[in-house]
Amino acid sequence: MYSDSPENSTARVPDPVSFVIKISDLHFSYPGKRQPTVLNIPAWQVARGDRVFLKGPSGSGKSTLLNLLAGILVANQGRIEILGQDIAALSAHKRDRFRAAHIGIVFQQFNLIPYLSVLDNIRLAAHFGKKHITGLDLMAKQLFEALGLDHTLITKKASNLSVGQQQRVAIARALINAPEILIVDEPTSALDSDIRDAFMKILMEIGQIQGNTLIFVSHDTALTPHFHHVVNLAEINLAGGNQYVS
Ligand SMILES: Nc1ncnc2c1ncn2[C@@H]1O[C@H](COP(=O)(O)OP(=O)(O)OP(=O)(O)O)[C@@H](O)[C@H]1O
Repeated sequence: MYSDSPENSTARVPDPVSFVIKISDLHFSYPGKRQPTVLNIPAWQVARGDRVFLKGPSGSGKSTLLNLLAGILVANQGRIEILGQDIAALSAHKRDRFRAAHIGIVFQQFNLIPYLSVLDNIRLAAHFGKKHITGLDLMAKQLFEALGLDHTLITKKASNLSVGQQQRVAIARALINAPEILIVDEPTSALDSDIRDAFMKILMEIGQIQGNTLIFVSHDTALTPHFHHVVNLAEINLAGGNQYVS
């Protein structure tokens, strides 16, 4: 992953043998006649441990790319290797298992199960991740503490939490399996600036401890100092329709 911003002095030199994401000749369009090509990425790699800030205009395909990396969408053409695994070569079921075991995802809309308690939301992620984490509840509590969440929230229904609290629970859920790759889509859009800064600090600290690779999509360029690389999707994507400058 070489698209560094020149001002970013913390950019890491990638070790070619340790790419955790490798894309070649990727083409994607949504199903249906006359759908435009959203992504045409000849090549892109991300090295282990990198923190990548992915930006681009609204509609440029950032969320689509995240969904492809997570194996939620499958490319029409080309190859996406995640941790050496060709993601499209897996059956849908195995892809789900692979995602649960190796990739933590925090989407804009959090996707917590509203009628389950916070703890059960987190337990469910651990169950699907098949990591058999001993002391799971204790680890959930530790993550809660690290994320600045009051431990009394853990027994509440997810739907009874504020947006900012749900955001942090979604991060705790994504981190419970200590995933090698953490994919985060616009997590700070609903947070005020104080909470946003605390949230970013915590995300980076936990990432350091867990040693994960972070792909983080945001329109908020004030956050870029937290990252090793800033990638404008337009620099790697040759398809460029349907974009709106926000
Ligand atoms: N399910 C879908 N079916 C058809 N087209 C879609 C679908 N989801 C997204 N698109 C289209 O694909 C393009 C890329 O959308 P995407 O959501 O990936 O962009 P984005 O860069 O994440 O935008 P934003 O910054 O607004 O979240 C857009 O033109 C969008 O309209």
